[in-house]
Amino acid sequence: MTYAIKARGLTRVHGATRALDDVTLNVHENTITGLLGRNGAGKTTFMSLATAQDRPTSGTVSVLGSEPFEHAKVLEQLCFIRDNQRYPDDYKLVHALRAARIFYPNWDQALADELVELFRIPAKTVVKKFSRGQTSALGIVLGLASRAPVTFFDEPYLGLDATARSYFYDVLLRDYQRYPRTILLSTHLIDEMDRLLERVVILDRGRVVQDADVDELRGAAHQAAGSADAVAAYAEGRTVLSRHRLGGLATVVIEGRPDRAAAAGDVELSSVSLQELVAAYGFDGGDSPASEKEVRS
Ligand SMILES: Nc1ncnc2c1ncn2[C@@H]1O[C@H](COP(=O)(O)OP(=O)(O)OP(=O)(O)O)[C@@H](O)[C@H]1O
Repeated sequence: MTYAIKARGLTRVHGATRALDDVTLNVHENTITGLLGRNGAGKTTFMSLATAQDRPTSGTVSVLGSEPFEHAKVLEQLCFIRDNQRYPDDYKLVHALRAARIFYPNWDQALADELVELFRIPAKTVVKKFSRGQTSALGIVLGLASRAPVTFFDEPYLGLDATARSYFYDVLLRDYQRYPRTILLSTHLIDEMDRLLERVVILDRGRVVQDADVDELRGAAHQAAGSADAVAAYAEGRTVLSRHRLGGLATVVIEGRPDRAAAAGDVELSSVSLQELVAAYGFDGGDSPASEKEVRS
């Protein structure tokens, strides 16, 4: 397996916050990888460091075999679509497309034209005045038509309606199948996007807590639900990722495969979705109006 991105001990500190904390990670080449985790987990920070838009406090990151900082040959192979992308004040659609065509060696104008039509992106309005969804749609056009060998999408769907999001997923898959490349994508819409993902990296508080094939990950944890005492007995000695209690009933997400022989009483074991798994890894207790939660053990 070759890796498009290699991070070694990658750390970024802002004052008292360790945005990224000693991350060692390989992102597989020609694979769609989901970079998942709660708000503030470090996803944007990782992408910013890998695209040389930020510098690490310590550690290294190499992309396509070289450190990207001030390395033009590597930088032109990268496309980073982030949610707060700024454009010059007078830029209209045509200017954004022209700049992208000049910058990206693999730019596909026919794909860009198709997507502009599909997303109904206005030609006469300055980009600054675009709606949230139109700005996201423009980012998606640039990200896909760039055909950059390593493409980063940081929550690219903000403000997009359901139809446009589904167009995005379909075109991404279609174009990726024709032109395989490395795509690293951060999202909170995990249930909606999990069919796109081949690998998943889960960050929590700046650290990698999971890095696996999606299929492998689906079996990485399971849920046990039932009366609190019976669930507690089943959970005893196992690694509990999250725990929710409502009156006499409890639900826990437990690492590993279900152990049906050990599930006594009314304990029901079931699989967890990728979204539930990511939520469980980000679980840190506290009270919610609907349930009593206990601290991760
Ligand atoms: N320039 C900065 N100055 C101070 N703190 C920062 C800075 N950039 C990021 N952080 C902090 O670093 C942490 C990681 O932020 P980051 O944007 O990488 O998270 P994220 O996983 O992308 O979150 P989200 O899902 O909300 O977009 C957060 O606690 C954030 O507040």
